[in-house]
Amino acid sequence: MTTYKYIKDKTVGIVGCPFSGGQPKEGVDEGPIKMIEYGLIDQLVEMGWSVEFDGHHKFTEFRPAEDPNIGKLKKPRYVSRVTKAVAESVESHLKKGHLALTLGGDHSLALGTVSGTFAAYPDACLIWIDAHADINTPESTESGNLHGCPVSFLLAVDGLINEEITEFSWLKPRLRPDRLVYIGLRDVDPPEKEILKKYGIKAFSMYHVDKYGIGKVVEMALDAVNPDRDRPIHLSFDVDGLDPTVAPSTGTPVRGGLTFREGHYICEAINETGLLVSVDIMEVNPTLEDEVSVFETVTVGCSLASLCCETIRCDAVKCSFDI
Ligand SMILES: NC(=[NH2+])NCCC[C@H](N)C(=O)O
Repeated sequence: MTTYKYIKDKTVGIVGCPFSGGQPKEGVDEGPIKMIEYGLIDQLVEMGWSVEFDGHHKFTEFRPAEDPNIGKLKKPRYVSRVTKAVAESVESHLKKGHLALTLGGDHSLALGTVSGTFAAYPDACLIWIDAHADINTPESTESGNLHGCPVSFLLAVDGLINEEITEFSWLKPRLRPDRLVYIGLRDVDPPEKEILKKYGIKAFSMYHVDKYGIGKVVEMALDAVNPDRDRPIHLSFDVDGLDPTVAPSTGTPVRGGLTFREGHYICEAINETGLLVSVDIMEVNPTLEDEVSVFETVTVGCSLASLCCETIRCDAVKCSFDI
């Protein structure tokens, strides 16, 4: 049983974010709806958690009548307004001592979730599980999709939040490069590689997962951002970090990803630290594939979220030794 340092009364606050505005494929807004329909709340309750969930956010009210590109960035006003509301929800759960569990939706939502976490816990660190680095700047992005950019805004790469992008002036870039670590990368754009290098950001690609094994990689990732194991942890998990054979129904799949167990191990191991305060499960898009693939992707999203809340494997092993 994990002892939680920052969570009171084992309560999880679910922030349901049906949002697809950070990328062009519709359907990712149905991810959180399907994860709840599939029974995620019951899974958490069975594990002894109290769940606070007031229904999904209704983001359509934030959609501006007109939202022309700013430079290359697509739907900047919509993304900004939505993520601001998400930041407030996450912060308010954290201030009540809840574990904040955000269900996406596309990964631009991390502009909100990470902002909310750092507003409540300025000392936090961020573990980002993804095939992509999502650290493009408004200049470097080729797609203009904001789900490929959140990390550069959160870090204020090259002094990003400037006069030109006043739309995002609510966002306080509190993340520091030495508090961010990636696991699972395998599709990083050339300018993103430059940014990672320039800021000395620690990244464990699939090469490192193969070389060292997932157990060692998680330990090294924690050593990098949380050496004394005392900082609150935000885990932002894009299901495309998993191999497409495991999570096929996602907008930007990339072959050669984390296995089912590697993905779940990350959640278990981070849970075991007792330091987890905020979790994102992102980019589940239940409209892109056949029924079986959709089922696999939605259920894997639910089980990742559940294992962030309990290290079941560890108890089972202990139990078998006890017998
Ligand atoms: N969250 C994601 N799925 N991001 C994919 C980003 C792909 C590409 N690097 C881009 O900036 O458009």
